[in-house]
Amino acid sequence: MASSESSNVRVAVRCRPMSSREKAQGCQAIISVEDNQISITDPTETGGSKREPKAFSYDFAYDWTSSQEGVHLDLGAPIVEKALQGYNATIFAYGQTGSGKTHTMMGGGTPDGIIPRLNTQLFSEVQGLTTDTTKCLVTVSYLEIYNEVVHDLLNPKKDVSLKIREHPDLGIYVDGLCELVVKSEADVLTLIEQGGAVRKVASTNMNERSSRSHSCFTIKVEKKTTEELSDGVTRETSLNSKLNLVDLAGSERSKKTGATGNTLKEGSSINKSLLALGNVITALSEGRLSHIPYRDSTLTRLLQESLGGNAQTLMLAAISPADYNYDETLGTLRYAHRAKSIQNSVKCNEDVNEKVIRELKEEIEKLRQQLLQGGGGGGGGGDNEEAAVLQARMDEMLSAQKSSWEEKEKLSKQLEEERHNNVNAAIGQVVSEVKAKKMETMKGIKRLQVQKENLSKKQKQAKADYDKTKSELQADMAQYQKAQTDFDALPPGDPKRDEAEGAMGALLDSIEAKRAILLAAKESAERTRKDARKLDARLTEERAELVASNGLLDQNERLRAAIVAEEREKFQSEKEALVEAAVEEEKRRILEQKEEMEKSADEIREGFLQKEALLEGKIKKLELEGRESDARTEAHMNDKEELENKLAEAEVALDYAQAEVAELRGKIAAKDVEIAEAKSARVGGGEGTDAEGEEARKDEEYKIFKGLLGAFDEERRRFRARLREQELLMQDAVRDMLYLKESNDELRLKLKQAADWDVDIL
Ligand SMILES: Nc1ncnc2c1ncn2[C@@H]1O[C@H](COP(=O)(O)OP(=O)(O)OP(=O)(O)O)[C@@H](O)[C@H]1O
Repeated sequence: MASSESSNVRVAVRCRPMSSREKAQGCQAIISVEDNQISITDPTETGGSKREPKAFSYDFAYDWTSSQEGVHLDLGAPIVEKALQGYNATIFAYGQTGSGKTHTMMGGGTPDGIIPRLNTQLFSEVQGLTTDTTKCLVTVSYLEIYNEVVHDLLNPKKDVSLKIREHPDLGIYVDGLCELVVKSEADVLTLIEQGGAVRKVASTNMNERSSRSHSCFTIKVEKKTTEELSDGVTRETSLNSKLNLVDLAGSERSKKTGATGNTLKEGSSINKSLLALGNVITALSEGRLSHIPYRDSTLTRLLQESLGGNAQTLMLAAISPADYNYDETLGTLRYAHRAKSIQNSVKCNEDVNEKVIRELKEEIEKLRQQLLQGGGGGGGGGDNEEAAVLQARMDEMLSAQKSSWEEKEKLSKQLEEERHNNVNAAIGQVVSEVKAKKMETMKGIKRLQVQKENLSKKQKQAKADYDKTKSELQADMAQYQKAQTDFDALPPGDPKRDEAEGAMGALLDSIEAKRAILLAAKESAERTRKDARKLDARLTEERAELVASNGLLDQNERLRAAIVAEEREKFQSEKEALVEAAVEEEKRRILEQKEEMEKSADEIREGFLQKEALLEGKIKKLELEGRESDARTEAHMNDKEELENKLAEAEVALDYAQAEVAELRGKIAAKDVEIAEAKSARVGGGEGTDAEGEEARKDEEYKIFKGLLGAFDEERRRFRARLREQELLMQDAVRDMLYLKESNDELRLKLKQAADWDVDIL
């Protein structure tokens, strides 16, 4: 857990060179700078002697010889280092209008001010830091507070004012302010230029490009470092920092600035917020811990964290060296001196999510170690589950974190078009306002020129009258001198003396009258000269105004053209990229198709040849098989025929055998009868011997017949068996024949198909 440390607001005072206007007015320098001390002398004299100078010491003090680079190295450079270590920082420039705040913060081109230099340094360091394991995301935002209302300078929407809010984790933030992801120093410079063009500027007598609003340019840096721990655990450290670079509108006195109308209203709003800032500074410098009046103005609300909160803060006080600005400069020096005692409480910022992720990972690592050591308090399974839950939570958070980076980049890209349109419209608005003002200035110049011409005519006429009166006076004086000489020549008591005296008196009266006329003419000429000088001064101012308006118009038109060109270029390059990608894709596809076609053509050719060879072989084989099958069918047919013959023969033989058996049976039956007769004759008494002989012979015959019958029976059985055998053979032969016939038909079909190349018979 990062602990906070207290850090005082540091204060730098910079005195600019005497301006040409101040020089022209004959202003005297009342500032001297030595080491870190600034002395100011009161130019009003009391009793003939000047007052003692008042001295103030600061953290840094610069006189008019200081360089932009030197100021940046002291004030801007350390802040970049701190930002990359995760510390917030704020620089706010305070001072009378025209004292050099914008010059120090932004610069007038080359050399540049703190913000562009800080930007260069930041990107060079970010580039040096970026590795496979360390990545940085830089975003910028730019706002202004104009008449107490917050406007987005990077996405200026008409009549939209943004609200300042407070969040327990995010702190003070501006709701809806666009944050753009920037990849390079050039990106930032473009945005600064665009925002600067939108910023409200109006001419006052004190400063031709006086800033009428407070502006805050914020750079956020997120640095993520991934570290592989043992056992495949990854630790991710994320450092976040916010750099607020605030250019306050100048404090002013309406009498001095000559502000009227809107400009006067702006001035009072500027002064009100600066007064509120002063009150906050006073409260904090007195060590108050509560009831700090941050809510008294939008400015103090925005700077809340920078004054007494978590930020290293630097106040840059800008002053003029001229005696004419004594009161304002003394006020700024006192204000700045008070700010020195404000204490902030700064800490290194770790992203809340990231911190949890890191803690989760460490917890998982701890659990793993416990499990490895067979520990886990007997609840090993429980720890495993817990580890899995933690791992899931961690993955979820990691992906949320990743998507938030991606989301930022995506959002920033999506905003571009809308933003460009709004910036263009806002610059267009500024351009038309400046054009209207330019017209007024030109009319004013015309009026002044007419006045000047009238004045010079009047001067010429007055001169002619003067010269005439003067020569009349001279003539009167010469006449008087002559009258005096004539009078002196008259002897005392001469009656002509009275007449001459009267003439001389009349001449004296005329001389006196002419003298008075000449004196009045001289005074009037002096007044006219003064008027002419004033007219000249106003003409110079108006002409300078015209030059400034032209410059502003040129700059804004250039900027608008740049935005349009950038859009066109972006569109063009997007289009080109698309066309290029499409062409590449088409080429790749055609190449793939060609290769595929070549491959398949080869394959087809190869397959065709293989098939051809195989088919030929198959046809030959089939033809052979067909022929063999035919031969086998033929043989079977022969066999069948032979068998049929044999069957017929066997049947005939059987019939014959049956007939013989029947005949023998008849003979046997007849013999039986004869034997029975013979037996009965022998039993009836006849001669025994003859009868016995007969019986024996018949017995003998009977036996023969019986034997013959047996032999016939045997033969009949054999015939039957053969018949049966032949029948079975016949059946087999018929089956074989049918099969052969079928396979013959099949072979013929296949042969036909093979010959027609129709079917892949492989
Ligand atoms: N250190 C410096 N060296 C040279 N010129 C300077 C310096 N500081 C300021 N100037 C010039 O003085 C003029 C007024 O400066 P600048 O616009 O910075 O004043 P400001 O304090 O920002 O005014 P405002 O509050 O009205 O915006 C500009 O022309 C600027 O170039």
